[in-house]
Amino acid sequence: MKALHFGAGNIGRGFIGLLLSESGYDVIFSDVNETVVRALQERGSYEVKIADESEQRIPVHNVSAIDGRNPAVVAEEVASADLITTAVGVTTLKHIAPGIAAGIKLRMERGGPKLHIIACENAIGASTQLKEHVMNLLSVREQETAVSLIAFPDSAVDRIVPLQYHEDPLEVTVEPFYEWVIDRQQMFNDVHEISGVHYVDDLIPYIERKLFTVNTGHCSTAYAGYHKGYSTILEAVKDEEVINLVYGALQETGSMLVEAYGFKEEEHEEYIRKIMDRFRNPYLSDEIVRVGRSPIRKLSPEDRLVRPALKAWEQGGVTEHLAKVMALALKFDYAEDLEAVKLQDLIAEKGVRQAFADISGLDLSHELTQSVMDAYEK
Ligand SMILES: NC(=O)c1ccc[n+]([C@@H]2O[C@H](COP(=O)([O-])OP(=O)(O)OC[C@H]3O[C@@H](n4cnc5c(N)ncnc54)[C@H](O)[C@@H]3O)[C@@H](O)[C@H]2O)c1
Ligand SMILES: O=P(O)(O)OC[C@@H](O)[C@@H](O)[C@H](O)[C@H](O)CO
Repeated sequence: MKALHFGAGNIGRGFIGLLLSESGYDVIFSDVNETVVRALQERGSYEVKIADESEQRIPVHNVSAIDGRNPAVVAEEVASADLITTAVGVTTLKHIAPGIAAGIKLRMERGGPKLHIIACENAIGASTQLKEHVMNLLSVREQETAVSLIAFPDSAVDRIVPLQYHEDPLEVTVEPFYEWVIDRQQMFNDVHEISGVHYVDDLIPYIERKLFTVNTGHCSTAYAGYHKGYSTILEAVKDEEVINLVYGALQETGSMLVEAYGFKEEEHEEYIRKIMDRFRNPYLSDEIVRVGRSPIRKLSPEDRLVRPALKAWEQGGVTEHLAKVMALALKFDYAEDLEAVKLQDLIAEKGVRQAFADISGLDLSHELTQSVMDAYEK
């Protein structure tokens, strides 16, 4: 069995590739990073190191790679894969869609079997987004055949994998915790299950709980920590003011999630505490600028700040801490992050209120916009 995985980066090697390999797949990574592609081709294996007192090293065998910039090679692998996964970043999905569409055409010409394509990105409905990009590249007739042969189940992935600075370009250090949830309703029957994956009938509560707790809490730590001049998440969570803000933001998303999905209050509180403990892992060095990366994406309407804040506001809930975090996100001006630079340019050009309204999709005069502006001024 062959799995084709787009993105041999941190989560690709440290999580998805590992689980696919443990499930019996030969894993072919498609990536645009020449060093990583060559190393995977030459060695055919790599190691995942667990960031805890065990410092366990898990070997991952039967892996290889292709150059993601070569459309013909990508299409050939898509045509013959038994499973396709991605972890390239949600904004990069449109760039891998042409190779996938070309491969699907080949696959259909050859009468290939059914296929699942699962985007493992931090976004609601990432596989569905990829599906739209791919379908737009097929003719109406091809689309009709493709929908019966190719399914794009949405998923939620959770494992903190920081930026890696090892001598070995393939080694990857990961936290011990992981969770991968896939929407079974969007899958064909008789699938080869991936070991360690939790299949559910309704993914929305899972992806929202993950994104609006792990990722809301994480970016709250990053933006508050950045503002205070810290470099790592571990430094930031030792600061009482930062941790109070993070906890406050998670109480706000938590109340919203409990009301929306009926999670038990005590269980959700326990979930929040466990997530915050993961940020305190002393064996993991996670940079604030990684966690805060792409602030425009993080301030977009469906992402970890605006969506839970708007839902909480619609429920009549409190959003004070979330508004502060959004204001801090607007101040994230890290010069090496393209979106942070673009964000600061937008603020300089249009003013902060207009820039925020354009990015978040909220009205200029919305009560939430006003509270973000008040916090920004403070
Ligand atoms: N790192 C984490 O803790 C974590 C956890 C859960 C989910 N995620 C999500 O996983 C995705 C990847 O994150 P990451 O941290 O692994 O990032 P990363 O930058 O380490 O990995 C992305 C990889 O995609 C490759 N890539 C870029 N364009 C490509 C293309 N056109 N074709 C093939 N490969 C291409 C890059 O070269 C890189 O190796 C993101 O959506 C992220 O939100 C990350
Ligand atoms: O990958 P992003 O930029 O969406 O978010 C940064 C981190 O919060 C994220 O990568 C977490 O480490 C991960 O989502 C944990 O499961």
